[in-house]
Amino acid sequence: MAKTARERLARLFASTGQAGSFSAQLQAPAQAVELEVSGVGPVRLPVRAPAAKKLIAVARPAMFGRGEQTLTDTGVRDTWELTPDQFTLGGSGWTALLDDALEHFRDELGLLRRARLRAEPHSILVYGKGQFFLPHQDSEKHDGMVGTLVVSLPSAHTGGELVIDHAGESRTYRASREDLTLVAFYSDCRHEVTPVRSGYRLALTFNLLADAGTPVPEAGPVTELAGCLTEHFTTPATPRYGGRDLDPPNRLVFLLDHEYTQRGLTWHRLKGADAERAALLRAAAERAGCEPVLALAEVRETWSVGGNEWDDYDEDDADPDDHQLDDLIDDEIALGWWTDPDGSGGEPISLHVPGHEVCAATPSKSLEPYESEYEGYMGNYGNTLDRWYRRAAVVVWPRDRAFAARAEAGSQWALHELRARIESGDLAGARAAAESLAPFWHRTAAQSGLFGAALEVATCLRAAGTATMLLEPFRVETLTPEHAAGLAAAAGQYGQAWTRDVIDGWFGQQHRHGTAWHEWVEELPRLCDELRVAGRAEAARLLAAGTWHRLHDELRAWTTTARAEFRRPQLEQLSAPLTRLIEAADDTQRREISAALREFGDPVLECLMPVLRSAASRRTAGFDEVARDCGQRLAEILARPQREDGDWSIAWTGCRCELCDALRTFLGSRTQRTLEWPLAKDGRRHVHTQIESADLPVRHQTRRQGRPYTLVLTKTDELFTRAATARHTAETDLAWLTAVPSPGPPG
Ligand SMILES: O=C(O)CCC(=O)C(=O)O
Ligand SMILES: [Fe+2]
Repeated sequence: MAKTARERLARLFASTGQAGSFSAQLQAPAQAVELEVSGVGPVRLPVRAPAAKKLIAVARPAMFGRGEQTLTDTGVRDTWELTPDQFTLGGSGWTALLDDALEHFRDELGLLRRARLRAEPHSILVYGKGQFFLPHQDSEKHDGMVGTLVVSLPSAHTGGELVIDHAGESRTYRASREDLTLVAFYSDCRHEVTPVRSGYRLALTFNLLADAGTPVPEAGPVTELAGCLTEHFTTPATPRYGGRDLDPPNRLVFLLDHEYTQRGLTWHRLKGADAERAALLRAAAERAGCEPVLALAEVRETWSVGGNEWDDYDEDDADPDDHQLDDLIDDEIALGWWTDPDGSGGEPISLHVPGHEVCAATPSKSLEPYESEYEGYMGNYGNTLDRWYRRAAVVVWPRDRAFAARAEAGSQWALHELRARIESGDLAGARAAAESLAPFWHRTAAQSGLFGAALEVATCLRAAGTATMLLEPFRVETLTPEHAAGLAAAAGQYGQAWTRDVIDGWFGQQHRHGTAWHEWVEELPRLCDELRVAGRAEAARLLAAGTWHRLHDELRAWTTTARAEFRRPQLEQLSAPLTRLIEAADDTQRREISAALREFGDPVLECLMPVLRSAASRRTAGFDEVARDCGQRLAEILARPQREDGDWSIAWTGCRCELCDALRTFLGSRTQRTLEWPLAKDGRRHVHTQIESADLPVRHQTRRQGRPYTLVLTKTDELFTRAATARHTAETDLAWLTAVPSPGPPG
């Protein structure tokens, strides 16, 4: 099958990958360095045991970094350390040796020729018998740091080997007894020092720093790569699982091999093969009229891992990474950060990248995942293994599609760019660019914190339709009081009908909500106040109306739920947002809300009494009408005739089927307490459901004798205790209501 431009590009890079290694070694004569340690004096090489002991006497136990902290833990690292202020390095040949060594390492590690390496002394380490350093990665302590240089001093010892891993490859370095042994490696390589078995191991460590140089590739297939890029960006993409061709891709994401931190992600600090490939790609992008940035990607792969041989796999014992990977079932790549095209900084983004935009010289499966998870037999796929990787990438897009390519990633920059165009007077250009967001903006905007910027741009565009498109995807929960001024300005620009549409959209059905949005209502009074102050009372009204609409639905659902143990906590939970809504509403809306609340059944009290209690304790006004209505309702409840002793009738409707008719007759009887009802299975189930869902005080049991079995229904004493409790609650509530002072006129 003909290769796509993307595949050819990956192959071109695979052949450039030989250039750099993750670690490299060099030996040099010991005379080249003179080491002097304060409190000890000159240290003669090779180092003998008495000198090593003197060094230990002025050293301290080494620390190690974990996240933000620096700790000593001899279970992780057990060695003695001297800091740079305690020693000096010199000698006639030292500077020249180091310069030569750094040049050698720059080439061996595959840094660009233009880059300059520097070594900054970090420590002297002394390992005695049994001392070691467990596998770890060095943190990049400075901008510009790319790796570590270890200069082992000659000294007699066994053990104490330096083992360095990268991408599944491992190298072991032993120090010479006579010479200096220099080993350089990239910071993203895991490495360890194995326990010293005898003698002393001494090492000078340095941070390796790379200075910026213009990364120009020396020669190479730039033209061919540029051709691949052009073809990639002009050829319709073929979806992986078939189907119609898609539009030509907007991006090419080329995955790099080394790991980088956000801070370390700059062109001149790329390591090994990455440096060369990125420089080539950058030059090719330039030639093909494209723009490149560096990005951090999260990659998940799901592999099938064989069949029967894993049947007796024991999750606790086995290492998931021991599995033989068979087929790639699924993968997912998301970019979470990228740099600015001018290299000046970066920003968090969120972008899922389809497979037809991705390529790599090294497949993820040859790298070390940062997490693996084994799933036993999963039906369709047998056993599967999920693996997660963090990879860096060069992302390229055609310069003339840069705006959409960046905007789709949720880039704050895209909105800044729109604003800049508006400010520079290019309103038409800004409108056209904003319009180009339409195909994906509903996906993008919702997942990032762009509301404020979007409001501002939407207002300045002075194009109602485009403004709606920009603002529609947000959910109301992302609107905070900080956005009040922006919303007021937009409402002022486009008028009431537009504002209503947009706000209705924010409350719309497409934004599914659980109960998390209740928290948002906490801030509603402040938001509405600020809108009114800004002269946009109408916008405040619309927000309160939308909130009431949702709360009304929730109140209706829960007040009609018969089972108290489900209903009561839910209604109580609704009291907080309802309280805030009543605070936020204007007088007219308050009257409307009160009127609507009167239409609910008595269980609404389970929400309203907490509302009133919280309003009273916070001395907020505006609850008079609700309080009066509740008082009335409670009085009516108490005025109802009490259940007479011996009255076992239960009012109930049920559905209109024959079974429910029979059940209703039994329930309605003042005297009949039990019913023995021969009934087949389906019938019994229907009656069960009716009793349960209405929370009737009736016990139902099946006597498994005869054909059909007999359903035995018994009215329980709860019929009386419930009525008594309800009455008692009503009395207490009414007494409280009558006693509590009114917080005064609304305001
Ligand atoms: O002792 C060595 O050779 C390496 C020490 C090391 O890994 C470190 O200081 O981070
Ligand atoms: Fe280290």
